[in-house]
Amino acid sequence: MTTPPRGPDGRPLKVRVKKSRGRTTSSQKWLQRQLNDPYVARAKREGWRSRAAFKLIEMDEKARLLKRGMRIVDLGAAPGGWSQVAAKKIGLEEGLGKIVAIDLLEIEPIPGVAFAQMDFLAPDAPERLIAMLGGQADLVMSDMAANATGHKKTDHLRIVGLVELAVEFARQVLAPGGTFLAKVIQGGMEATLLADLKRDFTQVRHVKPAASRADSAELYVLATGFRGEADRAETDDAGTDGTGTAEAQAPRDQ
Ligand SMILES: C[S@@+](CC[C@H](N)C(=O)[O-])C[C@H]1O[C@@H](n2cnc3c(N)ncnc32)[C@H](O)[C@@H]1O
Repeated sequence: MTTPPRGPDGRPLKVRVKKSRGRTTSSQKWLQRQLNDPYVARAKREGWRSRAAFKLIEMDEKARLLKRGMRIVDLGAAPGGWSQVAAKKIGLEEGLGKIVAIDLLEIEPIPGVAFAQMDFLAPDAPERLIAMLGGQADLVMSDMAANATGHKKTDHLRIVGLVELAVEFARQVLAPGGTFLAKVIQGGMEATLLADLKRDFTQVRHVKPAASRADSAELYVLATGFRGEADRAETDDAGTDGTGTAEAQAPRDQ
């Protein structure tokens, strides 16, 4: 990708992409946005594989998600920005922690990250991931997004489906105290799913990092303090109404 030209004051000039034959209006817009996006330029400069890396960096700065020695599952990892960030923070290259990552697409290997190209929707995906992990996880993070069809309702249902499965998987693998982070679409979290998360985790909130484009409906749901299966059973026995604790009602963190 070319570096944007700079004006006399040293600031990058806005790059305009001409319409060319064979380029659709949406790809012209995409290219123009990429060329003018400061996060894209910064990712290239700092060696991150994607601008998405900054979303995790910013959420980590806010919520202190990544700690040395953690065991992490990265769902929808390609091209690998989140895994790169996580690897650095947990000390993977020093032999600390573990990262298991999957995607429909292949990725360039990241030292120490166990990657498998697979569809998370495949019936055997959870089982394969658990085998790769070889134990419990401290963090399950999902940046998975199915390709948008442009049909709002279909896209909404597809992302909700992915998140529901990711939550189900997180329940199986998280250690007590563990964290779940997943991309959702604004207004796209089903009430039942949120209520369920609030029952399973001590705190549930929404986060919109600055690197997430303001005009995009994407948002992240962050659930911390996994209660664990035994604790959950106790909470259920105590007759929780599914709305969670006061702490679980934390306001949206924009
Ligand atoms: C926004 S990208 C992830 C970017 C990544 N977090 C990074 O920092 O580089 C979303 C990814 O989700 C993947 N994905 C979507 N549906 C999936 C599925 N069913 N199973 C596995 N990966 C999936 C896509 O292939 C895509 O690479």
